[in-house]
Amino acid sequence: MRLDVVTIFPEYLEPLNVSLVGKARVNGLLDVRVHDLRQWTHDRHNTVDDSPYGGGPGMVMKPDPWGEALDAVRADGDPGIAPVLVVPTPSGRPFTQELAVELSGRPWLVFAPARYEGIDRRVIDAYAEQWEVHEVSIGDYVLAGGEAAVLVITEAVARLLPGVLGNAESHRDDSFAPGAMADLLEGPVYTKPPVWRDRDIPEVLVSGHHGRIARWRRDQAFRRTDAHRPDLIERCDPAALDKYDRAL
Ligand SMILES: N#Cc1c(-c2ccc3ccn(Cc4ccc(CN5CCCCC5)cc4)c3c2)n[nH]c1N
Repeated sequence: MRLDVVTIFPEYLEPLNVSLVGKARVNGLLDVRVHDLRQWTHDRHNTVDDSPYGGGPGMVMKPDPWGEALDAVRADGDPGIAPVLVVPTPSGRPFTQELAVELSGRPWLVFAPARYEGIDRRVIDAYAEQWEVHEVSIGDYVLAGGEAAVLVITEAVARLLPGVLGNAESHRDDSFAPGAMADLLEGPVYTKPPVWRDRDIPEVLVSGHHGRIARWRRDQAFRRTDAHRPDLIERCDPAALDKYDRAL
């Protein structure tokens, strides 16, 4: 998978050089290219913003630099591969595990994280005529720009790519992943030492009884989901709910 990011803060994307995404890049599983939007400005101040038509707070990102940047990125890619434009925005569709799975199946993502009050609307409208475009929000809170969202989306997508997560790790039992634990939050996890500050681990986890362990983990997941995200409970299948009730 190829990822391009166009931003006025390229240094904000340094974390894409470390950990899971960094390793995937070294292993050739991900081709990440970060571009400074200002290289497509032509005035002495490298201006990327201007005041909003109609008045209102803040500034708006000018269309010209973005158009030149996205055209240049497109020209640098394989003509036979269609890029997907991902635009983080507070007014976007919620970014979910489902969307992460969908994006992980695309060969080329181009991220357009804005600053100020956003990008001139005509840019997204113009590229939506030729590209698949996703305007997404990573949560119901307000950030100062889209770069943090790019880090979040990139990590959520990258870990789903074949070969990125080692055998020891898996996204099979992720929260919100399809399957028996679908849409349930993860339950508690424990590791050595067996006693820590006079706190034991649940005896079932060292029982060696895998059926009991699996049942205990699923029941813990239901309890945690019921406590923190009851809205997800009704998405579970009745059989799983029945097991939950019987375990209480
Ligand atoms: N993903 C994601 C995000 C973002 C996000 C993403 C990208 C950008 C680019 C700029 N900002 C800052 C900002 C903040 C408020 C407003 C609303 N304004 C109100 C007055 C009229 C104009 C619009 C717009 C722009 C961004 C924020 N925030 N939260 C998420 N989950």
